[in-house]
Amino acid sequence: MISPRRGERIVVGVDGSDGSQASVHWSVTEAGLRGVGVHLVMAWQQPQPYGAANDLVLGMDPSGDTGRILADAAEIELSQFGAEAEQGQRSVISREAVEGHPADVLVQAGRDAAMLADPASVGLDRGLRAVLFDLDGVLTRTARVHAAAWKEMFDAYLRKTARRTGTPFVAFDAGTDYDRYVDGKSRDDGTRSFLAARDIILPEGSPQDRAGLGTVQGLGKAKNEIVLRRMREDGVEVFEGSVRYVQAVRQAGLRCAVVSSSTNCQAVLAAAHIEDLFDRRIDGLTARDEKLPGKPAPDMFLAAAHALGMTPGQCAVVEDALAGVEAGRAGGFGQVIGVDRAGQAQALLDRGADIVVSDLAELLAQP
Ligand SMILES: O=P(O)(O)OC[C@H]1O[C@@H](O)[C@H](O)[C@@H](O)[C@@H]1O
Repeated sequence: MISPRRGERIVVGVDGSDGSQASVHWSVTEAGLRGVGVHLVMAWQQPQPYGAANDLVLGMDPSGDTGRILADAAEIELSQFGAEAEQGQRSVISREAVEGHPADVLVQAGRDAAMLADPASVGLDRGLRAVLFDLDGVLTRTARVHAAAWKEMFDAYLRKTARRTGTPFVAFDAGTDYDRYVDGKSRDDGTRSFLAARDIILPEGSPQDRAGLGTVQGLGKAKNEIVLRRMREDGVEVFEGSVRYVQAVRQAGLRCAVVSSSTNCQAVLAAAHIEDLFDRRIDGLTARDEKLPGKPAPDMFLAAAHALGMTPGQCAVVEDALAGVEAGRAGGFGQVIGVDRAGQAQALLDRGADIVVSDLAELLAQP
């Protein structure tokens, strides 16, 4: 068998699971389209009971098992590859068993590859094919801009109400009130949810209401003017570890979508220069147009999975908001990753995150 040259191959990690076979299958198809080869890599390690020397381990043959698993993985695909080859595609499958830690082995094998197709190389379960990223607080440092804008708007409203009714003014807390009632939700849901927590019911009003009028729409409009002003004045910053992570996810052969409740999502992506990293965008405007219920309902994430041609089980959800991880759990997604930016790791786990990191780069084999 001819071995594909390093820069002309997709490297895929194999571990004998159904998920890894799905990665192999996808890689063969992708390689056919790109006209490059596929290189299957499986790492093995000598089991090393405490205190035992390598050659004293009995009854196990990790190297031999590895070779067999690799041969099976290649065999399953070779039948399909054979059919494609007949149609004029030039893919070649090679394979290699390497002793060492799986992450190190793959990173090494993936050097100079056209693509490293292995969800495990980016800390994801094998079998996942796409990642759905929240925006504010996950990719960009804009959750705190939203939190400050909500505070400015609600405090102005609450102060005025306190003066008018002769009751004490209790400020909006940009930490707890934001996380609990507003973060991750659509603007209207966030407004209603915080007001309800203070037993305040306001009329809905209409999109034509002036900013600051005592309606859900009027207050939301005032908050949006503040957010836009702050972003204009201060710019939009990314989380560098997140950008690196999205790039690695793409390099690992997974597709990416951004799923944000914000109606300003497109503008924020553009200001941060990260629009091109995503295959699909489902945002506050999509939700409005397609009448999708907002987070914590799973519908926006489900729409993103559908747009990418994936089942929920093939997608990971990455979220910093409590409402967001709840949506990921409710939708039955393959993996829910919480990003803790506000010291609420336990709350993210309680609401449905499978794992919590404080920076997405922690998921990379070499952060
Ligand atoms: O008001 P926008 O830009 O449509 O955003 C709505 C919401 O979008 C979410 O992404 C943020 O977590 C919330 O804080 C924000 O309020």
